[in-house]
Amino acid sequence: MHAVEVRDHIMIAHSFSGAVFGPAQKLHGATFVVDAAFFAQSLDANGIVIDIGRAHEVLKEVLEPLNFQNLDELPEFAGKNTTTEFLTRHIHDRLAEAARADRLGRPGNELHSIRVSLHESHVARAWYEAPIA
Ligand SMILES: Nc1nc2c(c(=O)[nH]1)N=C([C@H](O)[C@H](O)COP(=O)(O)OP(=O)(O)OP(=O)(O)O)CN2
Repeated sequence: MHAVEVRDHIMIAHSFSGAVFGPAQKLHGATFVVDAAFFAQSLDANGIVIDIGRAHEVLKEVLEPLNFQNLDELPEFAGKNTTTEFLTRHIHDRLAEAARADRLGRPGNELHSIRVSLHESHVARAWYEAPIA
């Protein structure tokens, strides 16, 4: 399997519901390093998985509505804990939409899957990986 991975980051604030979270039940900030990996079984005629420049652009576009936001205040996340795991799925699904819309320099149906990893600190990360179809 071939893969291309691009990286960006977001700065957000949020709080969590649930005793399991301890101090993180209070409003706190986080800077997430976001890695998006795009997988294909084979390279195209140009010798690429996807175009790296377009992947960077699409990732930035997907992250823009989250960046510098208090996620507690966004209506689409009302009643949700915007955990690292939750955000990986949120970002994945929007990248998959872009892939299906052929926005990555290659038809989406030639791609296999996307993995989104969020590094919430230097000691912890989470990821979500699923087929694009
Ligand atoms: N599975 C997850 N666990 C936690 C997440 C998460 O996104 N997914 N997030 C947090 C906090 O937002 C923060 O990143 C860490 O807070 P902290 O209080 O330091 O949490 P710890 O579990 O490391 O330590 P405690 O013993 O709960 O204080 C927390 N967990």
